[in-house]
Amino acid sequence: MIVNISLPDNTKYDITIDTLKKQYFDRKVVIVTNPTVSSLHLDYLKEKISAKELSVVTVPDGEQYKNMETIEAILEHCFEHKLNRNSLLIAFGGGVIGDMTGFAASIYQRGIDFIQVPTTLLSQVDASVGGKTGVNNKYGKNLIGAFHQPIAVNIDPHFLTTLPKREFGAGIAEIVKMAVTFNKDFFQWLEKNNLNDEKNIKTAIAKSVETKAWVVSQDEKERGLRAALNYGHTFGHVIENETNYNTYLHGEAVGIGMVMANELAKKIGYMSEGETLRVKHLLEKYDIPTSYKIEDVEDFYEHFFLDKKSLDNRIKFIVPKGIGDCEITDLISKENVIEVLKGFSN
Ligand SMILES: NC(=O)c1ccc[n+]([C@@H]2O[C@H](COP(=O)([O-])OP(=O)(O)OC[C@H]3O[C@@H](n4cnc5c(N)ncnc54)[C@H](O)[C@@H]3O)[C@@H](O)[C@H]2O)c1
Ligand SMILES: O=C(O)C(=O)C[C@@H](O)[C@H](O)[C@H](O)COP(=O)(O)O
Ligand SMILES: [Zn+2]
Repeated sequence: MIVNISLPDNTKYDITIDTLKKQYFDRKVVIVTNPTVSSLHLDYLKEKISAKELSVVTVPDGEQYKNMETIEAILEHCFEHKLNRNSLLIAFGGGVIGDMTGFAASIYQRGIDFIQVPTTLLSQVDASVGGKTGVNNKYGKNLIGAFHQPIAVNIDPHFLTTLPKREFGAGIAEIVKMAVTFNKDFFQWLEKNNLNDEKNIKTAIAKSVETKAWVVSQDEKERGLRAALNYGHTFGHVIENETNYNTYLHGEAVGIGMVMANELAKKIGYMSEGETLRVKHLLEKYDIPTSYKIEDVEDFYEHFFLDKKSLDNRIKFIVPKGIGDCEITDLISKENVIEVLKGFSN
């Protein structure tokens, strides 16, 4: 299956969901990966790729290494191998590798091409599509980065056979995000079908990618609609940052964040108790955490001001309107938000 992204500036690329095909590149290619993915799947990828010159840079595995130091290491490899403006990077791994490879590609000699070959469920359904690239710093999540679109995304579900169950759950959280914000029928389908089934997970990948491609095609730079893809993230990013990126997987923090956003939606009359419970139950079906103890409510609230959606000290929240629709709003009072946060502090 092929999903197409087409942006107003005429940038176009295909997202292919299929077994990887052999490809020849008449240019220098660098595969960016980590030791986990490399030991499991690099031989498979190398069999499919031939290039004028092929090299591999392996960076440490983990969200805590999604930083400028690792970007320097990737760039160093590119300089050592004398990459030029016609060269190509291939992101081979999960969202961490994808975000960093894309960012390195965006700044190397002011920008070179890159391809996404995502190997986690989360990166196949979300991170590999749409061109948000970047790294974290001590102030927060993805605060340094660029919009830089890949020239292709190759999603091979074969990689999921080695994915740990917890990582699988983290990916499902982002799938649930797409359904709650944009597609009631998809949500109902998710309630009825088991994503551990091979056929069902392929359907869910395709549905999520279609949704994300549709959103990004309309609003690449997150001026409006795209912010909906941040549902659960306003809270989730604070949780990731507070816990030093070593307690919750990104998707898990987003899962908790969606439960928090739903409580906010309930408070302002956008969601019923029953609807919030349906989302919670769907997350729990895949053992995605749905609770978190906030130690300091005011401190948690202050973190929101570094969120990239916040402008001029107004915090933007994505609140579902029932299931399958949502609103992006900066009009929710501090009192309402604090009350919701207090509900998570006992
Ligand atoms: N750019 C975007 O639009 C976007 C969207 C969502 C998330 N993200 C980012 O993506 C990151 C999360 O991505 P993630 O959940 O893929 O985490 P990840 O990249 O850390 O990968 C999770 C773990 O799975 C391992 N792994 C990867 N593929 C594997 C496989 N096939 N088999 C076994 N193990 C495998 C990795 O080595 C890692 O240990 C976060 O940094 C998040 O901010 C970006
Ligand atoms: O593509 C988007 O837009 C998203 O918001 C997807 C999110 O799942 C992803 O985690 C993204 O990196 C968060 O956006 P950010 O701008 O807050 O970093
Ligand atoms: Zn995310």
